[in-house]
Formats: sequence, C-alpha cells, structure tokens
Amino acid sequence: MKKLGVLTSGGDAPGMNAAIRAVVKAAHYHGFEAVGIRYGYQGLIDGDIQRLTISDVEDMADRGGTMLKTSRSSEFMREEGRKKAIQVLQNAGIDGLIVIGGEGSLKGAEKLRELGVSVIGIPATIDNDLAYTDYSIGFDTTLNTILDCIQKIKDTDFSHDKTAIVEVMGRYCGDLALYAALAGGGEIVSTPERKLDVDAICAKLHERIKSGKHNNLVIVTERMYDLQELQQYIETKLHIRVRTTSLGFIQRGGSPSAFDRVLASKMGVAAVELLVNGYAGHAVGLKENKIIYQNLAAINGEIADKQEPYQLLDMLLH
Ligand SMILES: Nc1ncnc2c1ncn2[C@@H]1O[C@H](COP(=O)(O)OP(=O)(O)OP(=O)(O)O)[C@@H](O)[C@H]1O
Ligand SMILES: O=P(O)(O)OC[C@H]1O[C@](O)(CO)[C@@H](O)[C@@H]1O
Ligand SMILES: [Mg+2]
Repeated sequence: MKKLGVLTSGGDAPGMNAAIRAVVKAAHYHGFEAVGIRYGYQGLIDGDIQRLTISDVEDMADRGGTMLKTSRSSEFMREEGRKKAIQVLQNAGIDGLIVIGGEGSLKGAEKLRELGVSVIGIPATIDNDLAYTDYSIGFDTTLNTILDCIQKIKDTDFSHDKTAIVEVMGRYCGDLALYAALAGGGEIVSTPERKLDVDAICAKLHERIKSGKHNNLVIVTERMYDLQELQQYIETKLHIRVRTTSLGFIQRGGSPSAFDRVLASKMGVAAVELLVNGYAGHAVGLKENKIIYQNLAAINGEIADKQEPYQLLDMLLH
C-alpha cells in the first residue's frame, strides 16, 4: 500500500479528529502518503481530496466536529454513485481507505468492499448503535454533555418542585438515555428498547409524588413522543407543572472526553495496522476493554444484548 485515504461520514461525533490524527500518524509511521477526503462519501464522489501531513493533524486531538467535514450522501446510496467513487479512488491512486462514521457509514464501507476496495471502518457516532462494539467514538462525550445539562435542569426543577422531561438524541437507540439514567440523570426513562406508554409514565410519576418527591426527571429518546402532547397529558392527568427540554445539537458538539480521545487514538492506529496486515474489509471495535476487529459484512443486523444495563437500571430506579 502506498496512499491511504481517510474520510468522516454521517453525523459528526466528538473524537473524529483524534481518530483522523491517529490514522495519519500511523500512516506516516508506516511510510504511506495520507490523504483526507472531505465531506464523506459525497466528497469521495466529487473528488474533494487533500494531502494530510503530520502537522495538519498535530493539534486535533482535543477538537470537536471533524476537520474533514462530513455529509449524508444520497448519491452514494445508489450504485452509480458508488461506481463514481471507485473511479475517483483509482484515479487518485488511493489503495487503502479508512471510513470513520456510524452504522450507515459502515454499511457504505461494506458496499465499497464488495466492489473491491481495501477498506477499514472505525465506529464514530454519538448514538452507540453498533452492536459489535461496546462503544463508538463520541458516545462518552455526548453522555457527559447530557449529564451536565441535566444537572442544570435539576437545579431549577428542585427549586420550583417541577417535573422535567428531557429528550436526548440516539436516533433509534436508547443508550444515551439509558446510560444518562444509570449515571443518576433521571428517575424515569423511556427508550426504543424499553418504551413506556404515557399512562405508565404518569403512574410512575404519581407513585413518586405520593412518596413526597416533587421534582422528577423523565428522560426519553428522541422520535418516540410528541413532546408537547406528552407534557400536556401529564399536566392534565396529574395536575402538576411539567417543563420539557429537547437538548438538540448541543449534544454533538464540544471537545472530546479523555475516554473518546484515547479510544479514537487506539482505533485509528489499529485501523491502519489492519490494512498493513491484510485485514481489509473489517471494522475496529472495543469489546471488554480490548480492541477487536469484525468483518464489515457481519456488522449489519447484529443486535446488542442490553439485558445487563437494563437490569441495573431496574435495580437503581425501583
Ligand atoms: N445501506 C447503505 N448503502 C450505501 N451507503 C450507505 C448505506 N447507509 C448509509 N450509507 C452512506 O453513509 C452515509 C452516512 O450514513 P448515516 O446518515 O446513516 O449516518 P451514520 O454513519 O449512521 O452516522 P450517525 O448515525 O452518527 O449520523 C449516508 O448518507 C450514505 O451516504
Ligand atoms: O444532523 P441530522 O442530519 O439532523 O441528524 C440528527 C441525527 O444524527 C444523530 O445526531 C447521530 O446519528 C442522531 O442522534 C440524530 O437523530
Ligand atoms: Mg447512524
């Protein structure tokens, strides 16, 4: 291998820059040229490529977002788009590609592998919705941001005896809400994996109010409820004041946590090592605190076993 390409795709996640830095440093260590493809798969189709030197990435470990920019590309979802992308890789002489992104981006990487590209995936998404790895880059930072916001909301709720609903991101995965609640950031939690209907939420709130607890926080994953309707329903049924906050994009920004920086650095280096050692077509991951690799073709459809954290939740919130 001579020229290694790296791109970030899907939603940005804190730690993507630390991963780019590690990939570029490891590539140079092995004597390869490193290039960055801007704007994810769309930039690959458009040939938006820049050379990456060590000094380009030197100070990037602590920066949020992605220095390479990112996008969601509908053109890449189509075969003609992917064929254009392959042509660009060939014309640019890129003989190894590292894709840093979420579950959709790794599906895209698998499609490139099917077309003969030597590709490695690095999981980076705040949603933590990839079952083959315990953590994706960005999840820990976002979780900490959520906990910081919740702490602030709790201060004002306590002062006014208010009930709060806080909606967090995660797309169709409840890990951000689940782990925020495990870390003490909510008394009632509803996630796609364990959905509470509105009456169940009211019943739990009623029980807590009866026992003298007047400031309660309900944490929910996005896309599950119409928040205004949920608030009104609880207010009317329980005759209490409820205030709702959807945390929104504040959750995706910010300097990555130490955990995410270290994870991204380990994964970035491991991704290059996989290419060097002939393991193209895999994605790096973390299982039981060890860096692992999994076949890209096997990632799709893998379902995470969440029994343990939900049992813990039941114990802590009962
Ligand atoms: N099945 C697929 N086949 C080919 N390409 C895909 C596929 N799914 C997703 N992609 C490509 O990957 C891009 C990013 O995917 P997606 O928008 O799902 O984000 P993601 O990588 O899951 O990250 P996040 O969930 O953190 O935003 C898509 O815009 C598309 O270009
Ligand atoms: O930035 P967009 O395209 O609005 O996407 C928002 C989505 O991206 C994520 O932040 C990451 O997948 C999800 O949690 C959220 O649903
Ligand atoms: Mg995704």
